Order: sequence, then structure tokens, then C-alpha cells
Amino acid sequence: MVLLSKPTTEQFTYVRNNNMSTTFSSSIPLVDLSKPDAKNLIVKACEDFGFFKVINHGIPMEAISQLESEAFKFFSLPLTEKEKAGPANPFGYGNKKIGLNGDVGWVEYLLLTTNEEHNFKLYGRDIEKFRCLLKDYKCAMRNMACKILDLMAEGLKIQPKNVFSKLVMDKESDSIFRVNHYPACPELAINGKNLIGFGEHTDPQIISLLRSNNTSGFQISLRDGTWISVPPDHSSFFINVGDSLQVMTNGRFKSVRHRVLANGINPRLSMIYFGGPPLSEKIAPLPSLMKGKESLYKEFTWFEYKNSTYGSRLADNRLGNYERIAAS
Ligand SMILES: C=C1C[C@]23C[C@H]1CC[C@H]2[C@@]12CCC[C@@](C)(C(=O)O1)[C@H]2[C@@H]3C(=O)O
Ligand SMILES: O=C(O)CCC(=O)C(=O)O
Ligand SMILES: [Fe+2]
Repeated sequence: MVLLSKPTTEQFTYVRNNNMSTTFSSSIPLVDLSKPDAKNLIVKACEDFGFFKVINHGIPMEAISQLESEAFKFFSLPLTEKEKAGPANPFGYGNKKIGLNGDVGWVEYLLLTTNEEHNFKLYGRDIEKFRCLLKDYKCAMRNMACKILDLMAEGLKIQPKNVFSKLVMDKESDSIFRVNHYPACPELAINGKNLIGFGEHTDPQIISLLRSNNTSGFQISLRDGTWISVPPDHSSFFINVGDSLQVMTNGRFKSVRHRVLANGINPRLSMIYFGGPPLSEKIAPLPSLMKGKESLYKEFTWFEYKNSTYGSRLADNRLGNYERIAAS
């Protein structure tokens, strides 16, 4: 006899369904990349939130939709097929487990490098189209990250303009691409609970460019600890400041704490480009931003920081180990 195990959500983390966690914010900073004041709005948003929404980004909707549809096709394959592209250690297909230290979420994903084309395998399946769309999309994301990072430098009035962008444009750049699929969880629609899709964390790299379908679930944490739901918008990009950029600006820009809650009715599909520096790059405040002030951080390389994140839980304050406590 075959015993079919009943799908269970018991091992997952729920968060309280209070009013705060379901507040939809209309105050998310909005940046129109085609306007001349974009650079100043970006700087303000990075200081206040470490997060903003971008419109007029120049990425054709067609390219986004085609990739999204290939991704949905992939996630609709039988689990045994998808697992041929796994496990995600770190690259490949992953399911429910995030990282190596016990974080779980109502999510499945593909984690891919950006410098290789053939980095996931699905024997016997025609994924040429997926591969091809991914290649072009990753290239478009790198260019958009470059443009936004240049605007940050301009807005901060620091030279050269490419101080940040040169790191993601470097051929050794350690950037990654992630496609997350959060299946609808009908149990939630019934009991009104909030189930964690992707636990709270800050992104460790320099900058993250996120695009999702129109399903809600993404939340950012404000400085006072309240969670704000970000209204989804499939035609825009959402930008996260990463820990490395926080350090390079000596804490002037803040990396944003964020999480994803699962949805009871609709599946969510998000595609995120994480722009990272070369492994050997020293991550330290830029002298032009110090103005006689001391560095708030101990010096480290991206290699060291990335390795330390592997030993941590998602919610840990990973930069904490690198903060310099002023001697009293
Ligand atoms: C090669 C990777 C994989 C990363 C990003 C980058 C460096 C560190 C990894 C982790 C480790 C901790 C969880 C995670 C979610 C995180 O934030 O940093 C992981 C992330 C990912 O699995 O996407
Ligand atoms: O899937 C999302 O919308 C965000 C996930 C996320 O924060 C991440 O992959 O780092
Ligand atoms: Fe993230």
C-alpha cells in the first residue's frame, strides 16, 4: 500500500496576522529613471529606507513576461524533474530549505550564477528557450544595476562616477540570479494565518533588483520594526540596498530588512538579480564619504563576508560581527 503523506505546513513559521503586518504602504519611494531628479530621490530613499521602486527602467515587458512564463513552466514540472536541477549547493533548484542553517519557507527556487550560461541541468528537457531568455535578462539586469549605481554616486557627489558600478561590471563580479516561486497555499485563505515564504533578512551583496508578478507578499521593515506590505507591481522594479553598499557608504545608506509572506490565493513568482563585487574585493567605506569620520566597520573582503553568511541564519544581523565598537 502506498501511503501518501498529507501536505502539512506545520513545520513552517507563522507570523501574527496583526494590522501592522497587513498595512499596504503608499509611501514607498518612487523613482522615475527618465527624470533628471532621479539621482537625488535615489540617495534620499537609500538613506531613509534602503529601498525604492523604479519606473521607466527601459526593460521591455515582453522580455520579462517571456522569462516569467518559462519560469512558471519549469516550476510546474513534477518534483522529480525539478530535483534533477538540484540541490542548490549553492546553485541549482532548491525547495523549502534556504541556506544551510535550518531556515525554511513556503518557497521553491532556482539559484544561478550570472557568469556561466550552462549552470543548471535538466536532462532530456528542452530548456534552450529558458536558458536563452535568462542570458539576455541577466545582461539587462547588470546594465540596469550599473545605471542605478552610477546615479547613486552622482547623487552622493563622489568621483569617479563608476565607484560602485565598476564592481558589478567587473568580469570577476560575484553576482547571482534567483527565481523564487511561492505556490498559493489554500490553507491560509481559510484560516487567515500568515505563513513565511522567505524569512526576514538583508541581502548581503551591493544591490538587488527585484521584479515579481502581481501577487502581494513582499514586506519591508521600517527602522521602528513595523512591517510594511509593498503593493506588487509587475511592470516596475524594486531595489534593495545590500549590506556591502551600507558598508561602502559607512552606514549612510541602509540595507533593508525584508521578507515574503505566502499568499492564500495566488502563486508569487519573483526574479532577483543580486549585484555583488569580485570575491577578492575589500569592502570598506569610500574615503570620499568619510570626511574625517572613522569607519564604522572592520575591513573585510566579499569572500570573507559571503562565507560568514553561510554560517548564519537568515534573520541574523550578519554585519554585526564586522561593526567597529568605538573604544570608550
Ligand atoms: C551564493 C550566494 C547564496 C546566498 C547569496 C550568496 C552569498 C550568501 C548566500 C546566502 C546565505 C544565507 C541565505 C541566503 C538567502 C543569503 O542571503 O545569503 C543565501 C543566498 C541565497 O541562497 O540566495
Ligand atoms: O522573492 C522575493 O520576492 C524576495 C526574496 C528575497 O528577498 C531574496 O531572495 O533575497
Ligand atoms: Fe532578499
